[in-house]
Amino acid sequence: MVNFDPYLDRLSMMTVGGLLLQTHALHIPLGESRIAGTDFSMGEAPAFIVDELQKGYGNGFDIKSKGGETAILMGNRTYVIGGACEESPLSIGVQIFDQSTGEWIYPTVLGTKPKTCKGLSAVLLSEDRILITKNGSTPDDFAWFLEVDTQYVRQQKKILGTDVVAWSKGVRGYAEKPIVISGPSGVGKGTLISMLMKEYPSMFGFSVSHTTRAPRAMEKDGVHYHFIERSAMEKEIEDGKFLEFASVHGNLYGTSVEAVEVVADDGKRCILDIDVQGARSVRASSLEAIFIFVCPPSMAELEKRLRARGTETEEQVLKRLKNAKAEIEQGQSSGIFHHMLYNDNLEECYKSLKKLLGLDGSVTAPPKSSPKVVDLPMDHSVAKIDHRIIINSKTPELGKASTNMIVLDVSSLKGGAPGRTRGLDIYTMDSFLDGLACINH
Ligand SMILES: Nc1ncnc2c1ncn2[C@@H]1O[C@H](COP(=O)(O)OP(=O)(O)OP(=O)(O)O)[C@@H](O)[C@H]1O
Ligand SMILES: Nc1nc2c(ncn2[C@@H]2O[C@H](COP(=O)(O)O)[C@@H](O)[C@H]2O)c(=O)[nH]1
Repeated sequence: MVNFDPYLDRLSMMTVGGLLLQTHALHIPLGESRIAGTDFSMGEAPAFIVDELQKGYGNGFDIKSKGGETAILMGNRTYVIGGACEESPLSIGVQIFDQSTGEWIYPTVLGTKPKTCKGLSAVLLSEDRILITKNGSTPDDFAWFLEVDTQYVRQQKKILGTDVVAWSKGVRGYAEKPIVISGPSGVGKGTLISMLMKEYPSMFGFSVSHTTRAPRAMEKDGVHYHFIERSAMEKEIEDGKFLEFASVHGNLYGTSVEAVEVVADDGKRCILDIDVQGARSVRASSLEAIFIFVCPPSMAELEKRLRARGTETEEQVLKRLKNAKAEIEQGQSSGIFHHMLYNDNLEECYKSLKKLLGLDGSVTAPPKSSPKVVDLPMDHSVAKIDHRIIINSKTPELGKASTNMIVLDVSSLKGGAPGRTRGLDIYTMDSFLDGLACINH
């Protein structure tokens, strides 16, 4: 039996399937005051925040409130989320009120920021991140995570020497492990990747790197590389947009977080063609990948291939050959790589690549299941029980309270800022209750 107040603006209790739920509505309309002394751990706005918002000024700072903010108390800090971001007005803003000093903090905000929306709700997931759900958004833009004390955030705080928070978009399902392919220039990495993408166009996607080198005759911006000025790339690196970057043969190359995530968003397995320094950085990052190193049969053959390709000046060819020696040594001894391929005969090498990726019929890939479509309520409140978030429509159909509730399962999250948070599961309360009924029988 569902006992549910659809207009939860205050703390209330409800029972669903025998579970006791404690719910809070987290949207804070300006001008509405709150009950003092409430337990704020699940996102209730402390009264002083509302007072500050009503005044429009917090301890001498104009907080530029346009409404729709939400506040979450963690320790002695209150995170005020909503309204517009000062630097990019189309994105949701984040400010922190430090109760111990009585001051407002404007943190460095990293990651892909969510666009502003009509209203939002927030729930404290754990000690290190807050889940934000956006009103009136599509399922792929609905759940966002604001990381406040994850390993990535702590690391960035140290590097930047400022307060840091980081956004990460919530995504349903998982991505297959990306494939990192390294090896000296001219060994045939690009050739092997092209063969794979041609044979399995719906299975693999290429991570389009950024580079400061000039485009070759046939290269297209945004397809082979994102060609970029050095100063612009350095700025993007500073802004935390890169998963890895390195100076290779005198130019800057790097893999943006977005380059890898868009491939996964497209339901494809991402392939990265990067040098050994980049592979080392990815290995040290939170991205779990398969690392493959491609060796040439000899230095003489490598030189022949590089010259035959005819894309480099003599000076560049010599530089690349010199670097190749060091790269081969590191590739073979660093312990970075899971697999070694010898590209002597191209067809044989391609066969070996397919074999290690399980594409020779030796491993049967599990069938891909398409996620169920769930209609998200326009205007909602959220509550947390264990690893489930109950999303509650504020305008339910009469007599059908449970059908208006959505369950967001956050028990198996993977990844996070600066990339996506994957592994969300969304289903209706009805299917959750059906599942419980089956277990009880
Ligand atoms: N097994 C092979 N035998 C002979 N030629 C090959 C073989 N594999 C690749 N090639 C040729 O070698 C040249 C270099 O290959 P490719 O451009 O794929 O190298 P790469 O490793 O991607 O180089 P870079 O790191 O500079 O981008 C190309 O002209 C390609 O056709
Ligand atoms: N660390 C990274 N290395 C990269 C990236 N993209 C390409 N590369 C490597 O650079 C060399 C030269 O490439 P070329 O296109 O100029 O011939 C080659 O070894 C690539 O693997 C990157 O994003 N990061």
